[in-house]
Amino acid sequence: MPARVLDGKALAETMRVEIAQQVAAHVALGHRPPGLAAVLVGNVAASRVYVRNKRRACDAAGIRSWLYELPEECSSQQLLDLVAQLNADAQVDGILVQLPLPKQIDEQAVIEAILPDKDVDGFHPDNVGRLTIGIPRFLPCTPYGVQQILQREGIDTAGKRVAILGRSNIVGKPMALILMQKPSKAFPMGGDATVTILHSRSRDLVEQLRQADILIAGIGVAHFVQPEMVKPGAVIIDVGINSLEGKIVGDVAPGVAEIASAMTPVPGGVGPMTITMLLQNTLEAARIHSGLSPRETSVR
Ligand SMILES: Nc1nc(=O)c2c([nH]1)NC[C@@H]1CN(c3ccc(C(=O)N[C@@H](CCC(=O)O)C(=O)O)cc3)C=[N+]21
Repeated sequence: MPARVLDGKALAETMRVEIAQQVAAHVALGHRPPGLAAVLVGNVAASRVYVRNKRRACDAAGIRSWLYELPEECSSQQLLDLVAQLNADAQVDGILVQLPLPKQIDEQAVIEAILPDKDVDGFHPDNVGRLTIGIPRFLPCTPYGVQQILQREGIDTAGKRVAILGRSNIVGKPMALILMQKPSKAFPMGGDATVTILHSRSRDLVEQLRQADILIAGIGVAHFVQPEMVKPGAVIIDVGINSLEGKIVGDVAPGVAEIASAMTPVPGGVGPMTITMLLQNTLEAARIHSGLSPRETSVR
């Protein structure tokens, strides 16, 4: 029997309706609408498409959005000046600087220039540190989206063996932190799982993968995960977005669906959830800025 399809696109649409309702309730309390500033540097076609999709999703949820564009050859200082302007703008709750940035720009310096309470990607070291010690402000959107897929599809992670393929700062590492966390009031998304991170230098990679009850792949290698690497009945989450022979494919080969019990498709799986969680974080930022959120414990 082929795996159940974990339809991230459908879930993303359901959640966007919920977020739109929460935004409307926020505005009905007399607050200004949440606002997201998107910054696009240069002319990468894929980045333009992603940013356009994010702004469309904002519109549909009642979140204001603004697009700031800088040329490919702009300086670090120009981008830092723009970030400072957006930090100071009281209409802007969230700032999203679309990555990757051109090579002359110090990406880490830009991430660190964003005020942590506007860092809706959750990439600022302050937010990474908070996540690490179990008092998160914003969860990074992609792993947050995966956590929501698991929770809302009724896939219990407590005590389970989770293998994460890939150790990136935006997928693998925060995913591990969320799923290993003991749930608490400050961190209800904690997964109570036993987590193993695997990467290009891991020994016994296939043996480790075959032990996993839940396998999350985020390495960016088309069809890396093959059926013989998967435990029968495992749940497979495919975070990869690769192009292969003109098609968008994930990190997981199609044949894995014959072995797994449930699997996210690509496209239509994790990607749409990433955008939805950006909306959720922007609403959370607006709540913080209106003094409504218990998640904000620091003063400014
Ligand atoms: N600061 C920053 N934050 C990001 O969140 C960020 C970023 N930079 N840089 C690029 C990556 C990539 N990313 C995607 C979001 C949604 C889809 C998505 O919705 N994909 C659809 C469609 C795929 C397609 O047809 O192109 C799907 O998987 O079904 C994909 C990729 C966010 N990123």
